[in-house]
Amino acid sequence: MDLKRAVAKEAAKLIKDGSVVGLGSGSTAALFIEELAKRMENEDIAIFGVPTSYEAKLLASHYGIPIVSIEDYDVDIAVDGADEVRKKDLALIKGGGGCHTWEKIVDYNAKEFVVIVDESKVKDSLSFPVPVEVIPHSYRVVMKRLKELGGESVIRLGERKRGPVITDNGNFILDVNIKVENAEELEEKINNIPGVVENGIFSRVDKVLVGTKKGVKALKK
Ligand SMILES: O=C[C@H](O)[C@H](O)[C@H](O)COP(=O)(O)O
Repeated sequence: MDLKRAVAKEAAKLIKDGSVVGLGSGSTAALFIEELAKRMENEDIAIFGVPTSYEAKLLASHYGIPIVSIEDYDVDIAVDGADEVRKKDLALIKGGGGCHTWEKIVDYNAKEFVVIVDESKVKDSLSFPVPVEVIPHSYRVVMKRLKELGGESVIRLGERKRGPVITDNGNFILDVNIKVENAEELEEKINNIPGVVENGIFSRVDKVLVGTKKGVKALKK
């Protein structure tokens, strides 16, 4: 079985009847949403989904998973993908698809936050450019401040949409090449820059499930 599918299926087994589940974004989380929907149908369990993006919301609707809002409900467990995972401390980079702001709101407020990846994403050090969502008007000054922190930024441009990518929240994204050593400290420093909405360093995760050729393995801090 495909490694992403295998890890998504394993994560779907963690979900208990009646839970409020944070539904992650990206291709791996999409498989989790699909596997969860299968369980709901085959085992007749009730699940309420809290999406982390419009992508997740549309998928959940497609599979018939009832959606509730984080404005009204606490999340029992969030399952989400990642672009890179650092082996030694499970620091993550997320936001390759531009969804990290909404993801962090849901994932960090869940009682349990589980990440699902295939083994190609588990690294000794982080090198994926850090996505930083910014208020459009602030991009130039934020880029200057990121440079002071040692980061070189580019504005993320659309593929079919011309000009900057616009997030689900109506903002721009900067992709920042920056050395991540102390993940928690850098996550906080970037978020302290005026104009920054949220960055894609996630220093807090409870468990990472990894799809490997030898089966699904759990990494814990
Ligand atoms: O913004 C996107 C999210 O952070 C995704 O979870 C991340 O990019 C991983 O996506 P994929 O599973 O498609 O590699």
